[in-house]
Amino acid sequence: MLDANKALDVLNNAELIASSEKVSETLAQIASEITVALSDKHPLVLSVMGGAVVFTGQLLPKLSFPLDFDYIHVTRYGNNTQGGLLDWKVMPRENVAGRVVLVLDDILDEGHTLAAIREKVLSLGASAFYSAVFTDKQIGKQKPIQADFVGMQLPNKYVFGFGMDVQGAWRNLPAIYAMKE
Ligand SMILES: O=P(O)(O)OC[C@H]1O[C@H](OP(=O)(O)OP(=O)(O)O)[C@H](O)[C@@H]1O
Ligand SMILES: Nc1nc2[nH]cnc2c(=O)[nH]1
Repeated sequence: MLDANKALDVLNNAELIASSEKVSETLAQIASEITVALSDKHPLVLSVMGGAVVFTGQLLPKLSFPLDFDYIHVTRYGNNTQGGLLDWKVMPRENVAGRVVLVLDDILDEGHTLAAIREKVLSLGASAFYSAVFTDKQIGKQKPIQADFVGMQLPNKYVFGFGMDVQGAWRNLPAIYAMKE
């Protein structure tokens, strides 16, 4: 955890990657793409805690069609800027069986998290799997999964804000920043 002064230092030294205006435009765009594709599918929307909490909270009111909502919780970064082993805290439940599932996440980085979620959701009998990520990091390497809906591309830097943390801090920012190298 960062104490309050360290958190302010990190933000003061950060580089702005996407302003809150850009974030709002991106939300409207991805909501409209999801609506075109899924408005007649009565999807079960699964939010990946904790990073997707802000994306989810701002996206759901823009989806004006019937859907159900649940969450899962998996993490593999913890306080690090490099990913490790997946730590499942809350697995998908049996309620995915027979459903069109839409998973929401804040960032697709190396793709291991989303690939594992897809495998789990399909193994529990979902009839279709879709994913929407607010950001997709350009890592210059093949990923094990592509998202069906992508808000914006990001440079290959550790980012925070709009749900994403830096050592637990700054998930609450309305814009996206990168740590200065
Ligand atoms: O594509 P990957 O390289 O697998 O990384 C993407 C995952 O990393 C972040 O979660 P994190 O492990 O940081 O947990 P958090 O959501 O609680 O911050 C993010 O929310 C994604 O779920
Ligand atoms: N906060 C944050 N979490 C991540 N998870 C995977 N990549 C990132 C990143 O760049 N920032």
